[in-house]
Amino acid sequence: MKPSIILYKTLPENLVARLKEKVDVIQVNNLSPETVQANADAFASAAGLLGAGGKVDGALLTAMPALRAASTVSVGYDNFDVDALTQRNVLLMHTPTELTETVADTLMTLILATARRVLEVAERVKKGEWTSSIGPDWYGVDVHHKTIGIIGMGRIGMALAQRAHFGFGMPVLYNARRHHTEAESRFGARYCDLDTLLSEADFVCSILPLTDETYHVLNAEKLALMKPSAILINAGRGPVIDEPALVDALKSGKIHAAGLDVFEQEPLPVDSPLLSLPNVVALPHIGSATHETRYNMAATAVENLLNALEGKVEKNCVNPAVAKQA
Ligand SMILES: NC(=O)C1=CN([C@@H]2O[C@H](COP(=O)(O)OP(=O)(O)OC[C@H]3O[C@@H](n4cnc5c(N)ncnc54)[C@H](O)[C@@H]3O)[C@@H](O)[C@H]2O)C=CC1
Ligand SMILES: O=C(O)C(=O)CO
Repeated sequence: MKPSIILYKTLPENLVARLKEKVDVIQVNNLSPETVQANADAFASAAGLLGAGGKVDGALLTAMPALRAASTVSVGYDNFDVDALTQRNVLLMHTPTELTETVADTLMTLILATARRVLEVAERVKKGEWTSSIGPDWYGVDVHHKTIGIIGMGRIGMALAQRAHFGFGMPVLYNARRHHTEAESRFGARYCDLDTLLSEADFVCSILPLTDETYHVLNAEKLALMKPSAILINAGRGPVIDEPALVDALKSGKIHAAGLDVFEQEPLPVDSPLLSLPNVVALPHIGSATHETRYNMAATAVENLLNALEGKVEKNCVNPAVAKQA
């Protein structure tokens, strides 16, 4: 008998067919308690879990005693209780390589869109306000040769540094948990403590994972260190920034603008004060959202799950210690 899995994301047909070669697939819409309750037997007997975005915590794991592997269509895994998974010998697989370049493109998009006020001026053109030669009220600020500060010099941080350094001639500052010799040799990047980076960078770009340590790391006190001309970009995770403090910094001119792909609450509520600020570019968490990259992520997540269920976990595993115990 084939093992069964819970699939909580819509996948292209060919990838579902690939799964069905090896496992029985039970498709559900999400991982809400209502869904789990309505499909209690399927959840109880499933060996695998595949999807994106749902919360996988102790309560869900209790409802899934047969679970052996979970596979997320994402690189971030802050929605998983990794300790609880590891305690129960459940492997967690993710997609760390497919999306790196695409997310770096998104970060560059936010940098350019905020600096050049792309949304604001395009809106004015649509409203018919471009009736004569433009003046300073349409101007933005330069990106090229300005200093970029990257908080989180991992895979995506490196791809951003490459674009900033080679494409835009930008000096690169960075902060991470460790010095990154490759970033220093390839991009001349300079390691800084967080306070120095915040006070020197023209573009402060956060691409941090969400952890206990990074929660609200960019709070009012830290934002106050930024230059009034500086622009804050966040494509890591929303709760890394204290959002009310950011709104205050943007409203009071303590910082110039913000480009955001992620928020404390997603989808961003329509009444969020961020949406009423002209100096904010808000995107709906599209960091990796191109057809090509989302397909590649899904295909990798499928193979990750099938491999994990067969005990093959050479790569893409968040808690490889589980595999060693098996
Ligand atoms: N907006 C979007 O659609 C996407 C967002 N992401 C987010 O970006 C994050 C980073 O992705 P990768 O670059 O692939 O991860 P990575 O693991 O390669 O890099 C993470 C970097 O953050 C640093 N870091 C972690 N904790 C830190 C701390 N407390 N202080 C300073 N630095 C710290 C690490 O040292 C490392 O340099 C993901 O975890 C995810 O949350 C990733 C993909 C798409
Ligand atoms: O992969 C992630 O972590 C995302 O946020 C979406 O691609």
